[in-house]
Amino acid sequence: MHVIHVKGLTKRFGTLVAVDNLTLTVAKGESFALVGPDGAGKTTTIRLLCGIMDPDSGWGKVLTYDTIRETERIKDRIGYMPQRFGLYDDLTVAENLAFYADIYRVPKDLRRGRTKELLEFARLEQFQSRLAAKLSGGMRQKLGLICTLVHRPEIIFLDEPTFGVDPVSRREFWQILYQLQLSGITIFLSTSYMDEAERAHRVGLLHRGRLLLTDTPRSVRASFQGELLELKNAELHKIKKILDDHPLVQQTYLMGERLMITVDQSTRALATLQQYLAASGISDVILKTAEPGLEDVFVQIIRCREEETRSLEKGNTARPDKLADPDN
Ligand SMILES: Nc1ncnc2c1ncn2[C@@H]1O[C@H](COP(=O)(O)OP(=O)(O)OP(=O)(O)O)[C@@H](O)[C@H]1O
Repeated sequence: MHVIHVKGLTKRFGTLVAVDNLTLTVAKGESFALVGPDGAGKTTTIRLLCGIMDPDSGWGKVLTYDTIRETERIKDRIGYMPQRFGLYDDLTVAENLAFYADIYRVPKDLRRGRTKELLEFARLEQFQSRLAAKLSGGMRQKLGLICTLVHRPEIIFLDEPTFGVDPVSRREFWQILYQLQLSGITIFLSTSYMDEAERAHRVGLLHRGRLLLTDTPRSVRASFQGELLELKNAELHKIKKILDDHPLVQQTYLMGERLMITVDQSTRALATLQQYLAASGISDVILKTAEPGLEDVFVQIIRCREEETRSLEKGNTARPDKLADPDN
């Protein structure tokens, strides 16, 4: 059963197409991670799905309700945690939770029990009297999450929920999300962390408003074209330039402290490239094969898409030039 179903959803801001013809379904109980570079359209997509913003074209249904005409019904049954969740710094943890229970009209007789349960669930019970202003980043996110859960939503939309949070707190946040999943809640989140995307049932890659692929993390990783090498050395930029010209190298890109190199066949390339670099005066490299992760596939897909766009644009500009040329 699909609890999110959108077709051809498009949102423009002036001439910018923030979400471009988005078609997607998400099943009940699924966790779906939307990833993409800054400005790809993740926040806008979530806002469209929550019915906070209307699309220019296309349609969407969330829990069978129309995202344009039935937004009130949707809002009662979903939870939305925006990037900057509205916590009140001068209220305590428990008061923030009570405030959201009010907003969501949680029946008074249920509030006590639910507050206790949620505070326990997020392991925040011993901090319930602490002002929100005094919470760590990870605790703030957990409080934001339980405020989002106070009316027992069936789907939660989380916009970069662990952005800027330390890795340990991120892991703890995910333990909570796993428990929510077990209870049957559908989770739709945006993230720029690949380890987070790996934890979702399915991921979607958004680039310039377009959803370029959706699949399970495992299938995405398996779709990598070619084989991957990683290289470590202090002069990665210099080496990148040298390797970019080598016929065995399809693509190179920097990832943190490593240079990633896509080749057809890693065993052959390993020896050849090492020799090639040595002949160029670079010998102290650590070069080895690597398993492609989600980010490697996304880089490959986005590069490929950008090359297609560039060649299309070149094709388009070539025509007027030709027409303008009197010799042609
Ligand atoms: N209200 C708005 N008015 C004009 N442009 C907007 C508006 N909201 C978003 N945009 C633009 O739409 C594009 C998509 O923005 P969006 O915030 O959805 O991307 P994102 O993937 O969530 O990125 P980030 O993680 O950086 O927020 C961006 O180019 C952004 O500048």
